Amino acid sequence: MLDRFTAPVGTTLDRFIAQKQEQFPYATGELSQLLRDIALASKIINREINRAGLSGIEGAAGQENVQGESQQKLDVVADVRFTRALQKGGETCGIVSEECDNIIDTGNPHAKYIVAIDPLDGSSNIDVNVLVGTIFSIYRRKSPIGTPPTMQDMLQEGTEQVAAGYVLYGSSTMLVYSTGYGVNGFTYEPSLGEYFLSHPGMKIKDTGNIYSINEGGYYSFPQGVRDYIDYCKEEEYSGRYIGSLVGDFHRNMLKGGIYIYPATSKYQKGKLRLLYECNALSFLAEQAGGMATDGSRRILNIKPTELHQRTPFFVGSPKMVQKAMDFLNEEEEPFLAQKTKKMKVSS
Ligand SMILES: O=P(O)(O)OC[C@H]1O[C@](O)(COP(=O)(O)O)[C@@H](O)[C@@H]1O
Ligand SMILES: [Mg+2]
Ligand SMILES: [Mg+2]
Repeated sequence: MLDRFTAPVGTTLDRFIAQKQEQFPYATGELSQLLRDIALASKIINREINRAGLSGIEGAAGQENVQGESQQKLDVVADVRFTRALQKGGETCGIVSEECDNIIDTGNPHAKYIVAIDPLDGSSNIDVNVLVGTIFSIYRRKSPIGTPPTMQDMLQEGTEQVAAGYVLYGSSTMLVYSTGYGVNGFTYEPSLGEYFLSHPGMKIKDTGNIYSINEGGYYSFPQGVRDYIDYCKEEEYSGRYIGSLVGDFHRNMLKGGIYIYPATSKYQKGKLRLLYECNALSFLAEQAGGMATDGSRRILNIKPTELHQRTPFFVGSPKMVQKAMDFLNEEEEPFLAQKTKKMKVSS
């Protein structure tokens, strides 16, 4: 582990990025600048979100995205702001965004990075003043410098990420990211327009007692998932579900816990998108000592085949994810049936 540098709480994001870069003698500063571009765009989005109720950018945009979901105005605003910041920043040659069907060619053919982004996560919570987020992954391009971005550049395994992170627009606004050397969280101070290091070296607990899943779909979940939920209830774990992936993930990072979005009758391959939701959070989870699977495979080893492909998602404290997978891969009869039988035998 190369990390000889631990920045004190209160270090500005800019300074942190610069000091980290100094650790890599061959670094040329493009990744640093790209991270700054994302931070800048997030400050603008933060302002838009805070005043959404006044500026008329609440509500639906009146069109659908490639996934057939009705886009919220803020989905579109966030998409435009991030795309523009990455285009102007000059370090990104191609973008895959939740809100855009195809690869966005930024017109920076000499740039060496690719960004996959969920500009606004938790869209169903925008108009009800519940926290939302942004999720991003950064890759080095595979195609030659000087040429347009290709599908090969976009469809890389999560293990190829050079950095990933999320922004949380909640009671405070935070930027949490990793470049593969641990996870650090920064809190935004709007009056100074700066992010300050507030959560250095984030680590997720080995286990916890929070499970996070939309139980409304219980009867359409695979039996193993139902069994795991029944087990969590048996153990009197707390159910917590914000409905914004970034929020549920962040809470579990700090307190321990598991977030699950399984295959359901409506989303037979799961709801969440591999390239710009699950890969980024899996990278962070693993960097923090956690685990992330699709129920059987490590998310980061899934070879993507489509820009907007979905996957079941199990992420969080390693012991809890492992337990959920044990239930999922168990052939035996349902957990509750076993339990009832045991109770009958003992009575
Ligand atoms: O309403 P559901 O089916 O529980 O889905 C909620 C999940 O869908 C999402 O809203 C999907 O993300 P987007 O809002 O970016 O489309 C996640 O943030 C959240 O965890
Ligand atoms: Mg999302
Ligand atoms: Mg989104």
